Parts: sequence; structure tokens; C-alpha cells
Amino acid sequence: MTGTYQPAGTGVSPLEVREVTVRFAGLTALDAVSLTVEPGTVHAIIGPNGAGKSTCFNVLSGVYTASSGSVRFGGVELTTLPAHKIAALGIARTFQNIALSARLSVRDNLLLGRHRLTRAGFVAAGLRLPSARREAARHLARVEEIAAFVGLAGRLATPVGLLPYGVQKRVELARALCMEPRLLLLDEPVAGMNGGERAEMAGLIVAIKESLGISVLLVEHDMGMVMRLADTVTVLDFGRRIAGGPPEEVQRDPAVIRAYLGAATEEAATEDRAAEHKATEHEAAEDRATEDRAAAMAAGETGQAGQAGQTGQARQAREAGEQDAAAAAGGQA
Ligand SMILES: Nc1ncnc2c1ncn2[C@@H]1O[C@H](COP(=O)(O)OP(=O)(O)OP(=O)(O)O)[C@@H](O)[C@H]1O
Repeated sequence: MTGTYQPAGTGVSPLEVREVTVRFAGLTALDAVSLTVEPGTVHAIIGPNGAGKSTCFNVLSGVYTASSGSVRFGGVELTTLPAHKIAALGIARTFQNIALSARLSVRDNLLLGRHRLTRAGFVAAGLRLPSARREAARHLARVEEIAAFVGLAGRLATPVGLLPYGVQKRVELARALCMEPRLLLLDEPVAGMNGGERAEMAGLIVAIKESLGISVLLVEHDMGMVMRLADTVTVLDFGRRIAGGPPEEVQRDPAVIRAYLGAATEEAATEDRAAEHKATEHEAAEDRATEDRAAAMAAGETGQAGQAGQTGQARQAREAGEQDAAAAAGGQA
């Protein structure tokens, strides 16, 4: 992380989310959620699976439209704006799954990130007019500064698909920085990374906040990372905001502990239900085999067909039992 990269304009506006509700055909994914991202801070949204974190991000970046509520940034209401207009206001995002062109070089991917800032028209660029050439040179210089800032200076010519996963995630972050954001939305920035890559990404996020003054809103499952990086945490559960504040307060909050414990208990219960279901299926198969045997006897059948039916079903039942036992043994191992 070196270089002289400075942001084009640091954010002085908070992002204000007020009573935002999102409904999908009968399901309330977000229920009157409010939060504020203060300028120059890192704000984390956490919560168990299905809590509404991605839905919240998708509303903020214009992918989903809120059913009601308001999101304001720099005095502008965002809920009615399409994604590209939100980006133009200085809100850039990264995605859970890398959204880069694998065959293009790092340089070209970053230049794509500058697309919305390009003023030269199609014709001027096509004719390679001096004004368009000067602009292209400016963008290239900026891309190089940003690449140096995120530690990618030596990788500019490499096709993104050839880079290790953790480096690709840094390219994605650099692409978002190329949009000259005032607020960065990072969706699970360290998901799938190893320890070293996580530490690098954490350092980068701190540098983005402290050296560049850019506000960061992140969704992250890695609690260690959240507790180390975030100035403020908002906790969602079943679409509702159940807690918020500094990380050390939030992690002691009984509602948060309950939500996470509840999620863990629910996971265990789902596993129990699946095991129970399997056991019931096993019993049903045995019952069917017994019924078949009884029916065959009642009909005085002693032929091959009756035998085959019995043996087949009994074998099925036995195999189900053996599989359960093997699964249980595997689970205990
Ligand atoms: N496009 C959609 N259509 C219908 N339901 C959706 C849609 N997007 C999300 N949901 C539902 O909204 C709820 C919240 O989902 P969301 O993905 O926002 O949760 P999350 O907190 O990001 O979960 P995870 O941590 O698993 O990514 C879930 O019940 C999900 O199934």
C-alpha cells in the first residue's frame, strides 16, 4: 500500500437510512430499518443468515427498490434513483462474488471502473482527438496511482483470471476506488480469504478510511474483522434492526447474543429434524416391507415376486439404517 493516491473529494455527508422496508411477495426482508453511516467511519452490518444484510446493500446501491422509507446521501434521496445515478453521487460497491472481467488485465478492469468519469464522447475517443488522448492519459495515471495504493502496481498487465483469489478481491476494491467514491459499500470483503489475505484487506480498509477519509459500509460474517475494523455496528435479525452502536457494546447486547445463539440453535434443530425425518423414512420402509410380507402371506404367495419385493424393501430399509449409522458416526468423528 504505497503511492500518492489521494481521493478526488472526501465525504462530508452521512448516509442516512430511515425506516426502510423491502417486501418480496409476502416476505418482509427489511422491516423499517434505520442506520446512519457517519463520514470517515467504518460501519458494519451484521446478522445471522437471511437477516437482510444483502437486501440492505442492494437498496443502497439501487439494485432493489425500497417498498417504503428513505435513504439520503449528500442531501439527495436515493430510493428513487437507478444504480448508475447512485454511483454518480459517489457510492461505489463491491460484490460478494467477484464481478470483474477475468480475461482483461488489471489495468483494463480498473479503466472500466473510470468509465462514468469519462467526458470525451464516443466520436472524439474514436477519432483519437487530442482532448480524448489527454483524458485517457489522465485516467491511466489515476489508475496507476490507485493500483499502487492497493499494492497492485506490479500486476497491472496481468489478466485478472490468473491472479490468486485474494488479489482479485483487491482488484475489485481498486475498481470501486477508481469511481472516486465518497462512500464504499463492501459486501463480505474477506469471504473465502486465507489469514494473510484477510489481514491485508483489513489494513487496506483502515487505510481507505484513515488516509483517504472515505466512509465504508461493510457486510461481513468474520466477527473478529468486524470488531477490529468497525467504528459502529448495526445488527439485523429477520429484517429488523435489533441493536446498534460501538462493537464492544453490541457484542455484549443480550438481543444480539440471543439472535446468534438462536441461529446456532435453529441450525442444530434443522439438523435434528433432518435426522428425525430420515429415521421416520427408515421406519416407514420397514413398515412397508412388513405389510408386503403380511399381504403376500395372506394371499398365500410364496413365489419369487413376493420374495423379491420383500427382500428389496427390507434391503432398502437396512441400507437406510446403515447409512444413518454411518452418518451419525461421521458426525461424531
Ligand atoms: N430477490 C429476492 N426475492 C425474494 N426473496 C428474497 C430476495 N432477496 C432476498 N430475499 C429474502 O430476503 C431475506 C433476506 O435475505 P438477504 O440475502 O438480504 O439476507 P442476508 O442477511 O444477506 O443473508 P446471508 O448472510 O445468508 O447472505 C431472505 O429470507 C431471502 O430469502
